[in-house]
Amino acid sequence: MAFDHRKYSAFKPVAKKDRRWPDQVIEKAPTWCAVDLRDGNQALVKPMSVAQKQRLFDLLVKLGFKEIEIGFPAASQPDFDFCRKLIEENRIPDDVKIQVLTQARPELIERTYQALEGAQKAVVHVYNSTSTVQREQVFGLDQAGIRAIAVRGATVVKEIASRYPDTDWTFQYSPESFTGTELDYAAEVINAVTEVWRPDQGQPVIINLPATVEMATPNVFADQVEWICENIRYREHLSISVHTHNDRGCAVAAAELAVMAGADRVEGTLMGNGERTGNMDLVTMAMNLYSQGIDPTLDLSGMAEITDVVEACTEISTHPRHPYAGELVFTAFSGSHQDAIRKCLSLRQEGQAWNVAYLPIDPFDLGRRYEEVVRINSQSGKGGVAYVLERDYKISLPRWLQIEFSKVVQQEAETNGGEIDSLTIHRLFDDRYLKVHADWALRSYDLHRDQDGVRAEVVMGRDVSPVMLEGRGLGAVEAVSDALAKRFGVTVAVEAYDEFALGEGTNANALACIRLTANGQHCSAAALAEDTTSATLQALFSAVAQAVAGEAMSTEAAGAVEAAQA
Ligand SMILES: CC(=O)SCCNC(=O)CCNC(=O)[C@H](O)C(C)(C)COP(=O)(O)OP(=O)(O)OC[C@H]1O[C@@H](n2cnc3c(N)ncnc32)[C@H](O)[C@@H]1OP(=O)(O)O
Ligand SMILES: CC(C)C(=O)C(=O)O
Repeated sequence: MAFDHRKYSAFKPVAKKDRRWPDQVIEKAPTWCAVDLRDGNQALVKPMSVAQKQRLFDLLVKLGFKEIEIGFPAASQPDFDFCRKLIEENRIPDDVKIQVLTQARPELIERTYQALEGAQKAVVHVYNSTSTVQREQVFGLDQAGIRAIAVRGATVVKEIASRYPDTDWTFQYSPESFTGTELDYAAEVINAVTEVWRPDQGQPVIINLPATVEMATPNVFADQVEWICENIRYREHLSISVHTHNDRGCAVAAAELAVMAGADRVEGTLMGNGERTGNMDLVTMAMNLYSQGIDPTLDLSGMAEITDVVEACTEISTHPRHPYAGELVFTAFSGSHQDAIRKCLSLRQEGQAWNVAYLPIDPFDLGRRYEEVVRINSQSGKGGVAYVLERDYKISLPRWLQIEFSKVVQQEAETNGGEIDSLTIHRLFDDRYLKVHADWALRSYDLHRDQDGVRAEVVMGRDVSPVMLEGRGLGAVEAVSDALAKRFGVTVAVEAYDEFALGEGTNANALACIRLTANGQHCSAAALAEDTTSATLQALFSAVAQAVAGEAMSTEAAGAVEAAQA
């Protein structure tokens, strides 16, 4: 059998009894380092051109990154040229430090420094693999042999740097494949490297702990990071960095727990582009902090620009469910979610802490529009439909009509199978409730109130053949119902009636909604007019017109609506 889990063995957890990280809370953003232009780039089908790198670099600077790994200059001419371009064209802001990667091979380190000549400040990042599998199968070396590669690399890095005294150098070392390295051995190699660099004597040093391959649950990575922080020399003089990958889908979680475990710095890429399943997604981790009220020290408010530039440079599209950035991440299709969002948004007051169900952050902060928050399909309910009418047409419906109309929309959604857009919702409402038949159009009315109630004189119908009605009642609706009974023999009993003043942005000032039985048939209608009486009488006529035309709701449909209302 090909699919056989017995082929794999479980990762051995760290034997740590005194773990402190589970009780830590992240209270400030770590130092970020964006590695899009190196780790992101080396994973692309088509590595970035110099122009694409420049565009992405400019975006990273604009977002607020102060440390940017710009490439592997010894690896390829475009990487070398890009580094030269940034330096020679003076494109690096004073507060931004570029970083470059090199293997621990003297000839590559030499070439790396050539690429950096003239830089004001830079991080030289040297790495070699330390894991058991790499030692045994890739390098064919024992622990001492691998440590010697690291020490030789560190030594060459330090020596060549001294030839360029005008540059402010930071040295960075990564025991690559750290997650697959025995912890005591990783500490031994790190100590050997720092013994060469001597951070205690003023040399800025970053020790980067990569989950080159994510091999275990994020808590195990946190244990590994905490263990290293507790067991290496010169800890207080070092910046401890982490660089997680997403093989198990937990790169962000692993980086977050690593910060709780003592990491000062986090490497990653925008939208998580990178080798295999990607690097740690900087956007997600930074926005996670933001959503907890912590300043991420990055400005991610132009999320559309971020996704546009990343897509153009990587030629990878953004998943619609990508945290914080995807097209659908602030959209609810399902009825109960829409209902909750609508209620929370309507109660929300400017200046209050954000507390909206189903929306962990305010989409507006990322340049998104509230129009996207509720979209309608067959999974939606009355709250969502009401929200769309309110939001786009300033039409507020009474609860009974929300229930009734959502059934109309539901039927359309089931027939059509997909999304029902706002225009279609309005058209459905118009066709079902607002449509005025010419024979039943209110032309004019005259209401007289005396001690016996109201006397109504109403003119309705077409221009060419108007019909005059007259009736009496305790109120206007009753008087006009009486007139209808006399003229057409229809017995009207009003079951529900609501009127609303309309908000700005519509031609009408009033909306009236009515539900009645006419000769025992259930009918509902609504009308828009400049005044509430006109709206009410027109709604009454339109509802009665349905009964007369035989368009009334079936008894079952009316029963279902009543049950829902109950
Ligand atoms: C986890 C990471 O992301 S690490 C970064 C990986 N990124 C890249 O590899 C992208 C850029 N790399 C390249 O373009 C090329 O690998 C180059 C130009 C750097 C080097 O190319 P080459 O020398 O032709 O080949 P290659 O990378 O296969 O070299 C492997 C050799 O270097 C050794 N080596 C590999 N990594 C290291 C290292 N970090 N330090 C020292 N030696 C190393 C290997 O043991 C192997 O030695 P061998 O030739 O004696 O068997
Ligand atoms: C070079 C290191 C930091 C790396 O990219 C990795 O291990 O994934």
